[in-house]
Amino acid sequence: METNSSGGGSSSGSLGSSSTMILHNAVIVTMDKESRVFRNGGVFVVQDRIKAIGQSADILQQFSQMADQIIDLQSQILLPGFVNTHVHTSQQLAKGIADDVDLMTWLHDRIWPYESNMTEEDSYISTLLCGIELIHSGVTCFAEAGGQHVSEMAKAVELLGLRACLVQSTMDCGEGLPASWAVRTTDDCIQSQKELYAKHHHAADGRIRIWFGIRQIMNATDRLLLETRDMAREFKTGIHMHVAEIPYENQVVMDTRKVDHGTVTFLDKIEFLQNNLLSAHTVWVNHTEIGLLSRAGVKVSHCPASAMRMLGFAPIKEMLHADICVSLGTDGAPSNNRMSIVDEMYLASLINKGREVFANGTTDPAALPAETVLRMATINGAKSVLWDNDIGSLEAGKKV
Ligand SMILES: O=c1[nH]c(=O)c2nc[nH]c2[nH]1
Repeated sequence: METNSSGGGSSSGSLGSSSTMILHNAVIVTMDKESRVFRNGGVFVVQDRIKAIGQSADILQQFSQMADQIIDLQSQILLPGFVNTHVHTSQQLAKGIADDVDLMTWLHDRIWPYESNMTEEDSYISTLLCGIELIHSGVTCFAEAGGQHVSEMAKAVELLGLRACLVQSTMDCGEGLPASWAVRTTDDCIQSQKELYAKHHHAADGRIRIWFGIRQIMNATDRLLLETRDMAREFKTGIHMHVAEIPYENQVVMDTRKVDHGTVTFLDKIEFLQNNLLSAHTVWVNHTEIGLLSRAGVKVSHCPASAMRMLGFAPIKEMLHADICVSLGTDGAPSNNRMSIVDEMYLASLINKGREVFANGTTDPAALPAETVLRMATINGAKSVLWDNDIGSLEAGKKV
């Protein structure tokens, strides 16, 4: 058995070098159902799973004889890895190219020309750089929001050791698409996603999952929506889609799809709302639509920085009160210019307190308290990416 402390930087102290290990003398914030915190906690790990967690003294007494390695964390805080539920890894090279413009200009004039000219190598490098920045803020799992070269993303994720739900961005109609956009017909969108699923789902020792993507309703035919819904049910995987981002989107949906409110109302009408849908942003929703999202078990990814730049204030407090699972995302680099889930926690807390003043005419310092925000970045994130059996909290049976 080898013992060491975490402060000395010796290579023998690196995690993962032993098949059984004790980490002790840590402040453990479990994020389990009871929100347990161990002030002087310990955890016994066997291979890649937590076998036991509790007070340091108990863990040391019960498991020291079985541990290949014992690491003293010297009162450092041990948290579950953060889950970023909305990030465009292939936009990392576009940091700073689209500041201070509205969403439609941002998409049509800056982002889609950039994305549609990316080579496979660009996508690989972009995902690597984005992943490194995510890891730096404590992210261990992310939901890709959609790019073109998914196989290159998968290669980068495998190298980085992250977990990811990867999706291809699909658009089969609508304004603004550059001529060079790769996947354009409905059949291509469906076929290429099936191929990606066959090739990469459960790759990298199970760390990669393939989901299905709808970029946004203004660039999706009803057929693409319905076939994507059915395909996700058949393959038992998730769907990632930008939803109700700006008032213009809702107006286009009302005009073209003949419903009396926006995207969420229409998605309900075609039975697209289901518990494997990760609905990004979801800013412009009314009270009825919050009810529809809640009843269907749809997960919402709140991206505070991106929302403040281009979209507006989502009713996050109301969604949480309606029992919607809300998590946090950074969005892509040109929507944020930072890739830190810690920054998003900070912004989520402040923005949603500030929103109370104009949304409900009063102050509410308890809107999105610290523990709620931490849940959004951990266990809610894990539920949103349908991975909560394995990650999102520190509990016996979960993965490290
Ligand atoms: O913030 C956003 N980033 C995107 O890439 C995108 N695509 C559609 N809608 C979007 N919103």
